[in-house]
Amino acid sequence: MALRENQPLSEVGEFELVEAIVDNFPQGEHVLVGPGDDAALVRAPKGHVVVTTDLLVEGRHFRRDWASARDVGHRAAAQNLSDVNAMGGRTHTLTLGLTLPGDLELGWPLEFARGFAEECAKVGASVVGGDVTRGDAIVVAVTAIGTCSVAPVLRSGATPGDVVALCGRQGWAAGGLTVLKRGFRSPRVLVEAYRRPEPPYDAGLQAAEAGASAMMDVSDGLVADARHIAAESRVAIDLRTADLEIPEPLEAVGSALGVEPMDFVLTGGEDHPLLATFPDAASVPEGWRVVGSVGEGSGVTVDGEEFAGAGGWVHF
Ligand SMILES: Nc1ncnc2c1ncn2[C@@H]1O[C@H](COP(=O)(O)OP(=O)(O)OP(=O)(O)O)[C@@H](O)[C@H]1O
Ligand SMILES: Cc1ncc(C[n+]2csc(CCOP(=O)(O)O)c2C)c(N)n1
Ligand SMILES: [Mg+2]
Repeated sequence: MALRENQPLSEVGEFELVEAIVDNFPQGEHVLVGPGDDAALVRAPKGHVVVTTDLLVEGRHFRRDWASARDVGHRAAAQNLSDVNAMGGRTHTLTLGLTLPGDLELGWPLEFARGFAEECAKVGASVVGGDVTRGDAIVVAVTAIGTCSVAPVLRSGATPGDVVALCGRQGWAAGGLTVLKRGFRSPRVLVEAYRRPEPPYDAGLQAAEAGASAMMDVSDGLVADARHIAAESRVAIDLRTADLEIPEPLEAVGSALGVEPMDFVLTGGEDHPLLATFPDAASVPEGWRVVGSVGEGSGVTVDGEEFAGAGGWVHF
């Protein structure tokens, strides 16, 4: 029987659901056995294997009235592709776990799969397997596997004298989320940035090749995540607000809602720009901007001052 997108999953059947989802996932040349067996079989590439996993929970990471299923698919892939990018690697393979309520219409997982596939296609990665189960809320569990063709860049390699640089949008998603929380839908560009982050997928390898000493993606907040590099590298990091650009739509939202726009930039997460340290300004590649410096000591300061608060998102 033909499936309809408005059919509740409880009437679709598990294997029909899996087949309909998997139909969206083309398999790359490196995949020897894709979805359908007990496990996938992927040709082992040369270099290091990079592995990362991330969860998205309905109500916590997304709301169905704030983002389409396709948007959530893009985000679920992007946040995993970004973690591999942040090591200087590139994702070749992903697995996708979905917990779905029985009364959810088939259209949701299918639109999700389309968005997920579109994001994976940006780096040429294949979705080789996954799992579906029934549960009260939507939970998405993604694992990404990639390769580092050069030495991977860890959080622990920053040394005093390095410069701190950023590549990609920062603060936009937080601006979009704030707008949605207040019941608005514009500025559209910020809401879209929250719905579909655009991590700089080519910048991880670019930074690694340029000699980045430490790197991570900013998922929780700029200050919060800079603290991870500072702690792992046993150094102090100072961020300079004069070098952190505030895009025009963030200025507009700041004044409309009475929020200091620099707060979005300093504490916003989910844009997934790359934050890295380089031995000197001359080695910072094109497309990156220097936003701070590494010194002796510990912790993160902003314009030389202690930053009060979490500096970003914490779950517990
Ligand atoms: N349940 C867990 N079991 C094993 N390791 C974990 C677990 N949860 C987190 N970790 C590890 O702790 C480190 C920090 O995890 P975290 O999820 O904060 O990563 P992140 O890249 O900073 O953020 P994001 O979740 O946005 O990717 C990672 O190396 C991760 O693998
Ligand atoms: C509906 C809704 N409410 C709040 C937020 C904000 N938020 C949730 S998790 C997170 C940090 C990254 O999490 P993780 O470390 O789990 O990847 C942020 C900034 C959202 N995205 N959606
Ligand atoms: Mg990360």
